[in-house]
Amino acid sequence: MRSFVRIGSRESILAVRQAEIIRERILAYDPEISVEIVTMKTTGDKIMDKSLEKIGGKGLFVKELDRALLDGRIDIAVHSLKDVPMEVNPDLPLLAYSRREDPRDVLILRRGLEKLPENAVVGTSSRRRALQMSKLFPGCTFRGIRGNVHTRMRKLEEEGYDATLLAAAGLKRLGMEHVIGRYFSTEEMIPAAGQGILAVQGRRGETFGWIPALDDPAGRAAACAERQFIRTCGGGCTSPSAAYAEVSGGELRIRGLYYDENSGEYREGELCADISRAEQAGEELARRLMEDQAAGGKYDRERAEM
Ligand SMILES: NCc1[nH]cc(CCC(=O)O)c1CC(=O)O
Repeated sequence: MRSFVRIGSRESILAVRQAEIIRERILAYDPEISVEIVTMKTTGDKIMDKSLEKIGGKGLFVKELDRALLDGRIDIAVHSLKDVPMEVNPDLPLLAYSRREDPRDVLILRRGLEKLPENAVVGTSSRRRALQMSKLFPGCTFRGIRGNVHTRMRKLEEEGYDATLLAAAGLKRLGMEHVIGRYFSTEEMIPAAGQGILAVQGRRGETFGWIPALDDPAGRAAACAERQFIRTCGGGCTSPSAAYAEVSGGELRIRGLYYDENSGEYREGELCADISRAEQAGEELARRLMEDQAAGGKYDRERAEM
């Protein structure tokens, strides 16, 4: 019997491209499988004039897809892992984690600029990016910006920003590397947990023959470590806390940034562990940073936050 898979995706160009990447991998495993992509508008895509923080956080991008999975309208959902809330509904587990695309954040300059001016106005709604950017370029100010990659590129030209920050992964998937003005190393700017990894979500108790072929052990270990770091830090999906794990051979090195909402202090550190202990490594690093009052710096919230 010919098998049939319906992939649910948000309808943004990047989301559809990501669903196509997963479709290509399923077809590489078995070209006989029939794969359909079903797109839907999520609450996060519909409400564009408010900050995500005000309307309920990043989870808004996945809720409609959760419902479609539960109703049986789709068989799997494909997400950017960094948009998936840290607590996942146990009825809708993450079945596979992709190999990681470039995890770095990048700077995109307004047309005509060769480098970031002194006192630049930077468009970002991410407190993680604003905090780390203001360490590198102390003169910057930040203004919220929302919308998909193309909308942001337009707003950058029309709405008085000098630059914006995006994930290299999304731009590369869209073939838009040419807009990148500067890459931040993962040391300079710790990426969001899961940045660059695609997650395949399914229904509990159901799996597919091709799932193991899509699941990347290094991507999975990094995802587990980074997400456990963030869970342990607390602070929710708008917290600047960040973690990035690199896997080589059987070893994992996780680097994290912990931000203390009460004091406005941040602390960075790293540790190494065997990949079989990925989750413990994330948790251990978070606990150390939360306890180690000495290791940090202070973030000037008044000036640097939107
Ligand atoms: N929050 C939107 C979002 N979710 C995932 C990506 C990039 C792709 C990825 O991380 O895999 C982006 C855009 C961006 O931050 O530039």
